Amino acid sequence: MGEVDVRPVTGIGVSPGVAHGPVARLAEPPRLPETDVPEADVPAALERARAALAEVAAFLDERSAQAGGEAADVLLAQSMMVLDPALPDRIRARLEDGRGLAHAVADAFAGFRDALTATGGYLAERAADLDDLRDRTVARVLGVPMPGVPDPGHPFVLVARDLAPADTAVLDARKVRAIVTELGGPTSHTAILAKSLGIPAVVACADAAGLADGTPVLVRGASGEVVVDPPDSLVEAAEAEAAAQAAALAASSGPGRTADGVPVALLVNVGAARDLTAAAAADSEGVGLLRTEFLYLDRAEEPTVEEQRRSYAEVFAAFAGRKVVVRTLDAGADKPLAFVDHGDEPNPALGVRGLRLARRHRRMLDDQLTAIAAAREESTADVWVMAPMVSTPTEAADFARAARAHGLPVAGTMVEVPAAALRADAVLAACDFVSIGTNDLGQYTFAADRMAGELADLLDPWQPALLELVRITGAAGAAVGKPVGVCGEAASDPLLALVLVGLGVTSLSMAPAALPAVRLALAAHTAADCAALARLALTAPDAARAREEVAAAAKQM
Ligand SMILES: C=C(OP(=O)(O)O)C(=O)O
Ligand SMILES: [Mg+2]
Repeated sequence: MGEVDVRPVTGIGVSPGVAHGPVARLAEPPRLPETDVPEADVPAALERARAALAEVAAFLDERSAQAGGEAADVLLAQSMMVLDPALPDRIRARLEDGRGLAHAVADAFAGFRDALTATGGYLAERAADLDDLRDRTVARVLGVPMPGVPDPGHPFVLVARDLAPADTAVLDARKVRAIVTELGGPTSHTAILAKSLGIPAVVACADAAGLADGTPVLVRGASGEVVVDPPDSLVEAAEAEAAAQAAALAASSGPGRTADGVPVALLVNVGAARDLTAAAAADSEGVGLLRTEFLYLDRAEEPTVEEQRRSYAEVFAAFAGRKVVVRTLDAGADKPLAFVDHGDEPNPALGVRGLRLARRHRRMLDDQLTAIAAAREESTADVWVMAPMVSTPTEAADFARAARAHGLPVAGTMVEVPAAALRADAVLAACDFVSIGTNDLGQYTFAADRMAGELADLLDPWQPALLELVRITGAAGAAVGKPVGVCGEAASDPLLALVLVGLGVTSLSMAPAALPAVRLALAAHTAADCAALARLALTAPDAARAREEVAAAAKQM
């Protein structure tokens, strides 16, 4: 970088692109008064608390309406938590114990959090959201602004310790040029959201803590570099690079191909009915992962076969003539269903989830396959089905048999458990295709909870051990000529996509916004380039080195 001293700080790049601008930090949570004075008028204080809770709920509802997509559901769920009648009861009890209002609110949330944590599973994960809701409510009773995304009146680089769903849901890509967070991992919702908005983002950047408001920074979302006080020459070069990249992206279209014409199907992930229009409009070859959970979660009763049929028919109509890979229900454990008895699970991620739920509730799987088959009958979409959380060839065979018995001709399985990758040859002998879910495969390979921001380095999809499991699976697919897809977040990283193709992956499924960059990267590299990059990544000592070495080598190609 010439004579100028530019030492970037680094994190994990989770959304590609180059951007620069002054730092604006997420507004800090309010501080509780140091001395706690009892409220003279408890009923009046309780009324203020109720008003603050209502204000926070209204704020979340408004953001939910603006957000759309999965973010809208998260925000609505949060708004319901704030309106839980247990909260005012807890606040009243604290006020009557002699606490001041702000402390009473904070204590009440802490008690509520403990109660949720004790229930385990999905609700326990939601408990972390309560800290954000507590801060917003305390800010309102203290009469200070709610913590959250700043609006300095000009474009900025948003820097935060971490981002709550309420913050990320309404980020405006015209104002937020890039995102840098201290915490968060490659599969965190910050990463997924930044990618879907096309905002360059770096997570797990410990040095972000030292970035003060107004500091100019240049962010490289692909490599995870953040250059502090970048010299003009570097900014100009980055701007030229970004403009060239934008022009190239806008010009890229059509099916995925390597530079020497090897087809790599480019597909989209769809997780909610409301994402459908945008997903169908994207230049893709179809849906590589339809997450059907949206039909089952957050409802008191099981959807009927007819209701399911209508939903699937809507998706198939939007993708008429294209491929749609429907994943059967991936509930259980961290995503419990209100209408199913899940039993007591001390270790939810290792419990009865995904296809395992069919051991207890076989009829639910049969009903879902019936509905998918009925919707397929009336459509021109090329409908494939696949099962989540498959661990053995026997499970894969059982699922494929069930699918065929329902008149569904193409049945596959997800590879999300190391056991399925290690026996990919036998799994593939038992079904028609596999799709690698790198989010869960990373979690189970590294024994690291995918929600744990602190373990982000272990969950990095560039981890060579994870790539080794992809290699085994890819080789098994190549040996028998059956498709091997990737539908986890790894597929949306243009550089990693090259490595995956080099490991034998034949299709990549991702957020629609990520497609053009992946298409462009493929078009610039031959299959032999991809294989060489894959060898580099596999032999690197860790994820960071794998990424660095592949980036350097790809530039020379
Ligand atoms: C695609 C995957 O499934 P989900 O993220 O829905 O668990 C995965 O695990 O990589
Ligand atoms: Mg998964």
